[in-house]
Amino acid sequence: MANAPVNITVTGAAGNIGYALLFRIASGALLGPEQRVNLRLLEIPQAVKAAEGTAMELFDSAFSTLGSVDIFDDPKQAFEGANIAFLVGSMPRKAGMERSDLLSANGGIFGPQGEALGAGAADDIKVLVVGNPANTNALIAASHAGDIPASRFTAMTRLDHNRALAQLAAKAGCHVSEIDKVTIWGNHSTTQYPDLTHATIKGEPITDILADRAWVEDDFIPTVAKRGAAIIEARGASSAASAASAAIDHVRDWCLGTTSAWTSAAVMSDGSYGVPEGVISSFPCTAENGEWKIVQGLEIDDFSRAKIDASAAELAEEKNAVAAMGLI
Ligand SMILES: NC(=O)C1=CN([C@@H]2O[C@H](COP(=O)(O)OP(=O)(O)OC[C@H]3O[C@@H](n4cnc5c(N)ncnc54)[C@H](O)[C@@H]3O)[C@@H](O)[C@H]2O)C=CC1
Ligand SMILES: O=C([O-])CC(=O)C(=O)O
Repeated sequence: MANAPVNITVTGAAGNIGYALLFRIASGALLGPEQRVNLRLLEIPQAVKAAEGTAMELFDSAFSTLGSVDIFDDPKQAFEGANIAFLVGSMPRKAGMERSDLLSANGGIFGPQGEALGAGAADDIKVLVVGNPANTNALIAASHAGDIPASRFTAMTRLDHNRALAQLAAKAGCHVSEIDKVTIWGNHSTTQYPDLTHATIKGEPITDILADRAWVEDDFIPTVAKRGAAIIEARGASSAASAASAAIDHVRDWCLGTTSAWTSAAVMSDGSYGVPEGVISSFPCTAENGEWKIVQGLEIDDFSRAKIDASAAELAEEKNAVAAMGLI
């Protein structure tokens, strides 16, 4: 293996997503079969023993791409030298809760972690926030991270994107790999806007499917936006393996480049498409040379405009709420 090992910190390492994510990273699914990775696991003190159990299993898997595994209960140590950070550790919601109910419960975690990243992470650090409410937690972390550019803090809407691909493939009777140009706009919450306006299947527009407004508006959009709650209802716990898989997709594309016309990622808004600057919102994005870029110039119809505006307004409200709590 020619390249130096990449240091990857995963918070919430003993949790459900952590358990699915760590083995995918260690097996080479993130950065390929030629890149060795060193894992740095962060947990709260009470869960360190469980993280040690996971580390034993990682060791027993004898992955050719795994260098070392270290476990920490101190964010400063865990993020020291990190090239990539998956911020997963936080409380998941239970049945009947909205993700916004987690704002105060989890918001307090991300300021100190942002600070620790700022103090010790490597210059090329890339951060994906998975813990909910992911967009605003990413904003909190970014606002405490000192010199790290805000563009390095992203939140995960790739699971919503993948859910949208799966729903459209089922409707159209095609394979997910044949679909392109689907977008998740806004917040990783029920206000998100899964947008099929520009979608293609095998390169062709999906005119007939878009004409079925009842399916698009009353079935597709709410199914994707409320899928998290449906999983909680069915599993008795929030999505874990699909969330880990989406986290791999997001960071792999960020590091190695997108391979489709675009994907969805929540990045710092620069005001594109009328989303207020300074919130972390999902956009159609490409990644090249380790940088996300928002796809520009898409036509936005009135229906899409209203949906994008509603989710952007929720992000602005969340930003105001955490500002009032002194978290940013
Ligand atoms: N953005 C997305 O698409 C998705 C986000 N999520 C969110 O991911 C988060 C994690 O979910 P699960 O793994 O299922 O939860 P979990 O409860 O199984 O695991 C969370 C882990 O985080 C640890 N933790 C708590 N505070 C911590 C801290 N300050 N530092 C380090 N570790 C800490 C806990 O000890 C626990 O082991 C939740 O907030 C959930 O809502 C879940 C699915 C999708
Ligand atoms: O819904 C939840 O609380 C977990 C989550 O974010 C998802 O599955 O999209």
